[in-house]
Amino acid sequence: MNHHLIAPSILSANFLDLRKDVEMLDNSEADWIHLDIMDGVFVPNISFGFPVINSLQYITDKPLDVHLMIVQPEKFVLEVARVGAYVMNVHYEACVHLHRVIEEIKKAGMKAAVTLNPHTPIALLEDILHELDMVLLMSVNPGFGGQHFIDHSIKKVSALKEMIVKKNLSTLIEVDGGINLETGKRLINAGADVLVAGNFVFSSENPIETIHRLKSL
Ligand SMILES: O=C(CO)[C@@H](O)[C@H](O)COP(=O)(O)O
Repeated sequence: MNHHLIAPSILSANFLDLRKDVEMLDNSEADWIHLDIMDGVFVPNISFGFPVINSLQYITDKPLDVHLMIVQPEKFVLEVARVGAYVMNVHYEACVHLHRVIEEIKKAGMKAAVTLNPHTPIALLEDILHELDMVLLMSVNPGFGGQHFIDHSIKKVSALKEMIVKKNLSTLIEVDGGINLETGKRLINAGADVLVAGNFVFSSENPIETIHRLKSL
């Protein structure tokens, strides 16, 4: 029985025909839609912003998993809630007052998730983990789709899973970057609960089948 969730990232979708790709996701076994907001400061790229997500919330029934790759994400908590996010992911590296941001995300009615860059140790979550609905481990350096999976991420997932079990928590582990059938399987075996996949889904000939295969791992 597979319990893991699949969250395709629309960073690799066809922006000229986004409605079609979102409708495809709606007809697939995708559990969430992953949305990457980039500011050109926290990461060396700019993607899309709130007006795009706001439009999408009306054409999909899938929960929106919003990943803010921006500095000062605390400025946008209410805006992220307004555009219909189910989960709001903020980077550990971008938050000076992380505990306060998490409280505000929950107060705004969203699930709260903290994202770690590949170089950021999970030990830094020791005193905040019990407040989190999810931890998003980046398995590439954030900013671009289609990058190579960083293998050390598998060890990070196992160690984080151990930390969660030891503390008797139900925090989910999401992983993002370079995920395909091979890396996805290894991540699930290591304890990942949610797999984000962009390039692997959208560059495949049959994205619905690809999502089904990821879901069946
Ligand atoms: O956050 C990011 C990139 O910063 C990701 O969500 C990518 O959009 C998905 O990665 P690939 O599956 O294409 O490697």
